[in-house]
Amino acid sequence: MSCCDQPGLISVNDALNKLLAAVKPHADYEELPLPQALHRYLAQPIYALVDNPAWHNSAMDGYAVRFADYQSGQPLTVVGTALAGKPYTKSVEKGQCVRIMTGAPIPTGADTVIMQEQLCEKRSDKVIFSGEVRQGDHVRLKGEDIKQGKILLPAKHQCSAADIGFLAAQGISTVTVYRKLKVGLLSTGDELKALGTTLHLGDIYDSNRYMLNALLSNMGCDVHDFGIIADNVQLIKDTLIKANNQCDVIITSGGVSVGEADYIKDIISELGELHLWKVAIKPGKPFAYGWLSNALFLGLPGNPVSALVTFCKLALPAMVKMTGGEYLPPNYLCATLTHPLKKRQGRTEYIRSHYTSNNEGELLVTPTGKQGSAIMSSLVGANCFIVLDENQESMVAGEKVMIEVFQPPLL
Ligand SMILES: Nc1nc2c(c(=O)[nH]1)N[C@H]1C(S)=C(S)[C@@H](COP(=O)(O)OP(=O)(O)OC[C@H]3O[C@@H](n4cnc5c(N)ncnc54)[C@H](O)[C@@H]3O)O[C@H]1N2
Ligand code: MOO
Repeated sequence: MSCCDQPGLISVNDALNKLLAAVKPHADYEELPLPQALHRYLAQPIYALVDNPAWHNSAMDGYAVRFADYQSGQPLTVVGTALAGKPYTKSVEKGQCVRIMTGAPIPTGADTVIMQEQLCEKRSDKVIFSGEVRQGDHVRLKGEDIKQGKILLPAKHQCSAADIGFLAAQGISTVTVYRKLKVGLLSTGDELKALGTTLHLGDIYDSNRYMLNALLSNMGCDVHDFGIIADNVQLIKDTLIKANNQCDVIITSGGVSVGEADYIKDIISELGELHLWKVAIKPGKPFAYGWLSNALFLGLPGNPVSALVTFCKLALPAMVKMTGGEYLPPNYLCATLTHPLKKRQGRTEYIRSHYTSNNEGELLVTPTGKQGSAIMSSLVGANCFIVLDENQESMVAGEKVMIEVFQPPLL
């Protein structure tokens, strides 16, 4: 059985493919100082300007020697010192060696570094070494990390902290990146109140907007927060029109199901086009997407975990593509279930869970608590989702399941 038992539902994969096919990267770039490039997507490939390292240098504190001299077994004369930033500029001649520190350029003539721990005898300026030494030991060769002209990072790559260090090592001080995606965010619902206000009977705090804002910031988006909008058709329309003028994407939460105050789908159909509604995903079934004249519209369900899961599984991949990135499907791991799981066929389920490995390296996974779509406490302590597809049913402890480990910029 599949989605057909739940009429109108489309599978998570089909929904994702439909969304990914519908969006394309925007074409606006900007040049940024390197330190500001964190999490941004590169608009062009970046090539190595220089060899790294730029010269042969020492990987250890010790002595730079001519290997043949070491092999002769004769004491060597220490003729100078080479430090990182203060090279020994003369040549090392037969019978000589140079005291050298980690990072210092290897002086001409020397081809091997012997660690100072292998110094066996030192009399005045004469040294003898012991232990095994091979030619080229502890020499970091020019260009062994990167050769000039080689590609460092491809276009569409998202800059990590390590990438920033990698580029800085090349002396690259600016990079061209896609501009940030402008994302309009709003919550709909008469019951929603902002933080800092008092709740009355029936009210709840608008937790989704804070959570989604944090997720979008993590992704490197430029968030335009339109706040809480009451369940009022005209107010929702006015806000969506404003957001459409300012943003590339509009994300709402709430009001996409079938209740009497669930106006979002009709409003999108009236102002633009509704392309998809209802996905075979749990939690998150009433997810909707469509277009206004300028912006992609992503309607997340109001239940907080439904909003989170549909954001991660559907909204985020589309936005990564729009920002110039390449969405990479998750890496699934196989783990052994420690507790039984109840499931009905029909929807792919994402079950908040915690995985560890036992002494044999086997992965064990345990749901972190109740799985209702309004239950936020089971997100705390979760480090993965167990993913059960549409066709799977209840499972017993000991069965193998697929898990998807949480990864930045998601969770
Ligand atoms: N008869 C049916 N009822 C429901 C169905 C259905 O198929 N038939 N689907 C259920 C499912 S599944 C979900 S998920 C929810 C989604 O409903 P909506 O997207 O219309 O969301 P609301 O009704 O506005 O709110 C649902 C729930 O979430 C709370 N909420 C809303 N916004 C926020 C927010 N910003 N922060 C925190 N919590 C929020 C809201 O108070 C409700 O409790 O519909 C089911 N119903
Ligand atoms: O799809 Mo809903 O999120 O099951 O509660």
